[in-house]
Amino acid sequence: MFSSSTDEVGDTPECRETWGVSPMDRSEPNETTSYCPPSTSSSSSHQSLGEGNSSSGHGLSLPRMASGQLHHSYTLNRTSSSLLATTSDSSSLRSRGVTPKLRRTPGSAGAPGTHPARTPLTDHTVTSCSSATSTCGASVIVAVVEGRGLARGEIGIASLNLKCPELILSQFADTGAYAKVITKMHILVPLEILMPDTASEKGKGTKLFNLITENFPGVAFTAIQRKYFNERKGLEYIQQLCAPEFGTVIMEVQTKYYCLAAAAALLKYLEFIQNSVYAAKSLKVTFKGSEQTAMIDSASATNLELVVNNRDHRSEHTLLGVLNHTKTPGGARRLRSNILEPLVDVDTINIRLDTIQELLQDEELFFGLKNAIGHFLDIDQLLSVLVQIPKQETIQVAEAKITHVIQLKHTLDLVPRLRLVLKNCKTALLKAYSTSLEDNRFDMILAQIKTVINEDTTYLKGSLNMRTQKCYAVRPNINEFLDIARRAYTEIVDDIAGLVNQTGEKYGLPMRTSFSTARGFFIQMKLEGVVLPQGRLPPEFIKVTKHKNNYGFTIADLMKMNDRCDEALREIFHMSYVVTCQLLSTVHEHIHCLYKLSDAVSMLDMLLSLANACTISDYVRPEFTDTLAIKQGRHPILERIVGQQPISNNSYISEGSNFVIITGPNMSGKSTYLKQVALCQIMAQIGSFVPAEYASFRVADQIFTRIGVDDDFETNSSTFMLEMKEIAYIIHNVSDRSLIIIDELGRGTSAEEGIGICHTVCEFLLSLKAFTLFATHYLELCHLESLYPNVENQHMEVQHTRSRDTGAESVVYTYLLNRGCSEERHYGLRAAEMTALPSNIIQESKIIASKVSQQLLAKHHSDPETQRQRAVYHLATRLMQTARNSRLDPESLRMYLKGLKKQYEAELQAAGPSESMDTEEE
Ligand SMILES: Nc1ncnc2c1ncn2[C@@H]1O[C@H](COP(=O)(O)OP(=O)(O)OP(=O)(O)O)[C@@H](O)[C@H]1O
Repeated sequence: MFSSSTDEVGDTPECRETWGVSPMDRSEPNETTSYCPPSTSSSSSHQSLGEGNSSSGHGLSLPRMASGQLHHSYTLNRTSSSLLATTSDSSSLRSRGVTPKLRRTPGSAGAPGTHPARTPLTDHTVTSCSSATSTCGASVIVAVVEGRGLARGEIGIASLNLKCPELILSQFADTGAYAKVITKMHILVPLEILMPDTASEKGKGTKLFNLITENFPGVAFTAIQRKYFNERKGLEYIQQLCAPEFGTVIMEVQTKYYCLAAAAALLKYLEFIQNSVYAAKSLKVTFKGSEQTAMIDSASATNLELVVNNRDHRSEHTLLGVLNHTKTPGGARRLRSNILEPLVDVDTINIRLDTIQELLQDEELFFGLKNAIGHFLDIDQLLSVLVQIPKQETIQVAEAKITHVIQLKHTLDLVPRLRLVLKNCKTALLKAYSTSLEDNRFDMILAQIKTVINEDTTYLKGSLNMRTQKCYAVRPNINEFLDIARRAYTEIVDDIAGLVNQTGEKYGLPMRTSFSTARGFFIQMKLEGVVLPQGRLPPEFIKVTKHKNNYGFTIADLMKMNDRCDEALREIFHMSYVVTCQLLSTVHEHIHCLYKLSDAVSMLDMLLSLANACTISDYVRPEFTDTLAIKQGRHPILERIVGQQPISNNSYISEGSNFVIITGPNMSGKSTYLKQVALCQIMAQIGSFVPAEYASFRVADQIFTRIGVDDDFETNSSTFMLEMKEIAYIIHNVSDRSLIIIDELGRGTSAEEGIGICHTVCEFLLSLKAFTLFATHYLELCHLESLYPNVENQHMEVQHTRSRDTGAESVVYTYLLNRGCSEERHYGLRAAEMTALPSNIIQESKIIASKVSQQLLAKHHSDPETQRQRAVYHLATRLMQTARNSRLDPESLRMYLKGLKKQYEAELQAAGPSESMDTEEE
């Protein structure tokens, strides 16, 4: 990008063929897509500051770096938007109810004369980030393409965050491909979605197109001509743009045609809307299949309030809100994406847990790191601008470039401090980051920066501060004209201060000089104790504003001085830009070490944040076994909401007892408990400690939830359809290592149908090895325990108290989970008693209901043979589990086995005549 060397992407004819004038481009007569070697660069689109700003009088020419940039450029001097599909497609999109609200794509240069870069700002994109909005913001453009004919169902996705130069590729081809694509896209929070025009041909969309439009109703779709989804071009792009550090990805993706095709369309579109190109060898390119992370579908993420609170989108009562104590935007983004896509590799999780443990044990390290991390800016965003080459050079571009150099220096200045903090760390991950920071490129770039940038130039908050930093960033004696311009600027600023003083003296008023980006220098005056001449402001004071007790205004002379100030600044920025461009051209080839830094800072920030959460509440380090066992687990968000520890509960799910039915009256805490288990599982899989006294988890490859929505706005039938869709999704996608949470299935239909559906779904799920927690009001389902040995009934206990005075009964919720089916009967009728329903109707209902339940209960007791088989099954599964996981010493193991024997005998006793235990004991 910044180099003038020609060997990276040469201007050889071969290179022109592969990179510049590809068949794709040639076939487009109305586009002037062309490769522009330095000598032939278009003067209209690449006008130098010197040329364009002849009024400066210095006649400075375009810095070498700018022409060097063009070396690697893939320049689009577009006059038309032929990249986009014809209007018929967009109208077909609109006819589907997609009403785009337009806004400028963040990060787009938007220079005059270019195609206006517009992407939609949608309700979805605004709200779905909520607590994470400040950190994640919708700035991701996603391209999606599906195979045709036999390859239908093979789907490639390419996405790029405008604030982070990482191209992420994914490809799905298995049965759950559609669901995975939707989930992946929800996680990305797209600002805009690109699809081939053929996906929505003649107003009749493909299955994928329809799914996407349904799931992202507010996000803008852009139909791109299918020919731009070109896998060969995609591979070329990646070979050209991928930074060498991430080069192995090319091996990974070279036969993944659909994600390559999506990448081609995406990168081309980005060039088009941003009016800039990515520099050669500058992008981080990664392939993310669905294997490395656990899948949490978007409905489940919503149900569990992972990143967005369902009642108030701005509320921090989410898992992200509980765990987010990050100091940098990169750290917050990383935490968010980890929560939505937890890890599945136990070693990686344990490495993170080791780090958190070290942070918790070593206070000096914890606070040292927290301090060091807190000063970092958004490194991804910085990288993003450093690797982009603007196609037009304006004064704004020049000013921004100087800011970027200052930010780069500020960032690199922080590296030694970070190294120092990590010097004596002990755990593997911290050591690895410590080593990665030893990379001498950090020092090399900083040393080069310091040859032209003042030692004490740094990033500061406040527009005037930053303006001053930019103005004096370049060392003196590097450019004679720059020094002269700066002297002129200083004089004008001094004159402004003098003018304000004089004016104050003239009117006898206490005036001071202020500055804002919009107004430049202006005068401020407090009204307190001030006597105005003739009781009003003198007419000389113009553009008066009043805020609380403060007047802001200016005078004609000050406005003129502001203009002179701006003129001087323009020259300063222009000349500083030339110097900074030269500087960047010398450091650009090393700039990719910032990817390492970004990775280190965001990960350290996230782990610090997770450690921080442990200091606020009592969390414990989880273990990973083949059993889910939580002792005194708590709901992490409820804990935050109520500000005290909620009632804790134990959980136990193993292969031999993998289906738990939970009953209990309304408001007894069933949903809370279910969510608590899922949230703890997710926390453990991102490498966080969990709110419990002890916790062991089996790694889940997928987490599904089906949780009843409040039906205040849904009709019964739509509630039912939603339930059925969600349950169908689970049934189609479940695996033996999934965790499933189902709360109140079958509410949206009649009781018989509801019970029927629940029964069948339960039988299907309990035939798998997945762990399922199933909460229901249908007590009839409890008899599944007597039919299947791996089913266990549990219930939320409630107590009844009767008032001595009135005799009225009231219910006390204990929120405690106990073995067995809920004894509570007819709590619906109790609720009805509170209403105006006549008492004779209630009495009659009670009699009928109790008859029905007696009949049902009679059927629940299984025959002795089944009970015996059940006892044997339980013993066998516990013995197997012990053999696999036990870390007990021989004596404790003997005691444990004795306990198992007793339990087995008791179960047999309950079943009927006892059997000999000799065989088991041996
Ligand atoms: N473990 C707990 N500790 C303290 N409070 C709790 C606990 N569990 C639940 N609660 C409180 O009880 C309320 C009701 O809980 P929840 O919604 O989980 O009940 P439910 O049995 O699922 O009810 P329904 O069957 O009507 O959906 C929660 O909003 C919460 O305030």
